[in-house]
Amino acid sequence: MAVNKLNDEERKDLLTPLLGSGWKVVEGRDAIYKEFFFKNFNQAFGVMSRVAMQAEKMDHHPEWFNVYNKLQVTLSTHDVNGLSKKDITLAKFIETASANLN
Ligand SMILES: C[C@H](O)[C@H](O)[C@H]1CNC2=NC(N)=NC(=O)C2=N1
Repeated sequence: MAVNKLNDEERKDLLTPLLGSGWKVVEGRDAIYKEFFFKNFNQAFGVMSRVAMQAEKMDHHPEWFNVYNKLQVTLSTHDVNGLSKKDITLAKFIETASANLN
């Protein structure tokens, strides 16, 4: 599958909803970022495990940093030096994987 940098219309349609759920466009770089807090390490690492398997399936890997219950994620597509639909797909997956935890 050919990967392309998101165009203006795609940014409006696909990126805007993510910005509404806490993702930020990184300053000085065409990438998105979000910080998650979970109940504890077990919950954080559970989410990371599910995201890792999805990332491997997509051949699209997050830049991330975890300490205990905190997870900081940056998504960008290195092959296009910016955001692509793969980042949108992975961001949505992370949203779902981190929702409704108890
Ligand atoms: C060779 C391999 O398929 C590529 O390097 C893949 C791997 N994972 C990747 N992950 C991300 N985030 N961006 C990429 O461009 C990318 N490319």
